[in-house]
Amino acid sequence: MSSDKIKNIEHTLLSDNYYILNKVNFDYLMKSGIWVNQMREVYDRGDGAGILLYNKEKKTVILTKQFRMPTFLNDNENGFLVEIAAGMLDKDNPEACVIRETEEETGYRLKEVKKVYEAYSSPGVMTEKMHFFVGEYTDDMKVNEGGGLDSEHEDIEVLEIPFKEAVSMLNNGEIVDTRTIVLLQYTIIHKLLD
Ligand SMILES: Nc1nc2c(ncn2[C@@H]2O[C@H](COP(=O)(O)OP(=O)(O)O[C@H]3O[C@H](CO)[C@@H](O)[C@H](O)[C@@H]3O)[C@@H](O)[C@H]2O)c(=O)[nH]1
Ligand SMILES: [Mg+2]
Repeated sequence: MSSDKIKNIEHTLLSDNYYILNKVNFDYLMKSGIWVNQMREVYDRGDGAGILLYNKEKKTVILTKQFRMPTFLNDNENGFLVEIAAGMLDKDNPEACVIRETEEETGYRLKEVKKVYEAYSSPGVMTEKMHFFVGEYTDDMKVNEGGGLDSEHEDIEVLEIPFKEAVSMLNNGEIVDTRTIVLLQYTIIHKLLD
């Protein structure tokens, strides 16, 4: 992290109640050559990883459905969101995280996953970088019912749906999670289920 367009960076902690919210003050050198002072609130929850599971024979994908309060507060009628399996890295590397989260959330124990993208989730506000994976699943990889961790009050529904139906949900606006859109589009572009 270094830039000759930025100086005097100061962090002020606004909240460390659960994750970390800082006010970051800095001087920024405009294209015009003038230094201006700027402030940004930056939310730090660490990085995340997510995966689209697909089955080549059945031409199905595994998605999850769960309540997301921030979406309920902003226009998502009942607050439930259809998503890829995903979680925060905690202390794991992205691959280990995505294998752990897949088993916790969907009940499938994966052997192999393929990293396809790395991208910032919401670059104006959050530090979070998201690691995107795809992975093949088969019925015999199912080791439990999934659903998430009771200890964290996760209440996740596991959806196994035809890929065609997932694409319809993408096109008719039923899927409104960016990470899920990204991986469904990846699957279309790279013809994983043609
Ligand atoms: N008590 C409390 N619990 C929280 C809070 N924020 C999150 N949690 C809990 O922390 C756990 C996080 O579960 P993960 O599966 O690791 O993360 P996720 O919420 O699915 O996050 C994934 O999706 C996010 C949304 O797009 C991504 O931001 C994230 O990187 C990851 O991919 C969940 O049980 C959630 O309820 C909070 O403010 N307070
Ligand atoms: Mg999750």
